[in-house]
Amino acid sequence: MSGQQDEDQHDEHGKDLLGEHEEAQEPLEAPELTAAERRAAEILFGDRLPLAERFVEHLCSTGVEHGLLGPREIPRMWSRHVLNCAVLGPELPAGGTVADVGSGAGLPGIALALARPDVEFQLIEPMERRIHWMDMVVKDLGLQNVELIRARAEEVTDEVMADVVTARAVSALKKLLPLTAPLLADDGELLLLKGRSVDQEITAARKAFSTHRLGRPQVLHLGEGLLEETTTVMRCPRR
Ligand SMILES: C[S@@+](CC[C@H](N)C(=O)[O-])C[C@H]1O[C@@H](n2cnc3c(N)ncnc32)[C@H](O)[C@@H]1O
Repeated sequence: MSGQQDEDQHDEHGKDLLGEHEEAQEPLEAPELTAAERRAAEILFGDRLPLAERFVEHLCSTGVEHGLLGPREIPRMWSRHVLNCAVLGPELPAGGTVADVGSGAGLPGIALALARPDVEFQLIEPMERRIHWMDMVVKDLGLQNVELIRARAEEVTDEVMADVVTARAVSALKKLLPLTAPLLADDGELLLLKGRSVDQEITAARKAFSTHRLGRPQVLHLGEGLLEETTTVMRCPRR
């Protein structure tokens, strides 16, 4: 795979979401689950909740130390990151395949692989230190349904063909559709986690939907009644 340096093209939502450039301060400890978060985590992870807790410990310690997320994210690691991603789990087809573009610290890829052990995941990430970190975490969690691919999405169009392509905080839709759509199987669909500007992004990307043989986009708000803040997802089928 390519050793090409990554130059992140995060959307505004991504920069805001991850706080990657903040200084780390002690202590780097995982937060306790609130009662509402525990209820959601039990529903989403089932008997794999202890593994999800371990994932959160990794994110809050070495994930923050390595600058994958900012220290201010620690108190909201469950609500804003892990649960917010895992809520996509029930949307994935049984026994299917998922390609997650720009996984970074395994979000949503590792969170979903924990929630859906019946689904096979390919996590595509160009940055070496992020791949190394995810490799360490995947081995520690004993995840058998995750393959890590060190590459930019546009370099793997010949080898990846997934039922679902996911991405979070990689770039605005206009740039993201050309990265994600070519990895879709013929009857596949995109499930892209987005921020509040999703409608404007859809409008700005109108041409890219037809260029990339994509159907009508739908905006979902997942986690109603389960999460404090719902997750906005753009769902779009292959045409
Ligand atoms: C802001 S981070 C988001 C990481 C993770 N998805 C999350 O939500 O925490 C954006 C990630 O996209 C990756 N990335 C940027 N361009 C990419 C491309 N063309 N193909 C695959 N990944 C890419 C970056 O290396 C980075 O890890």
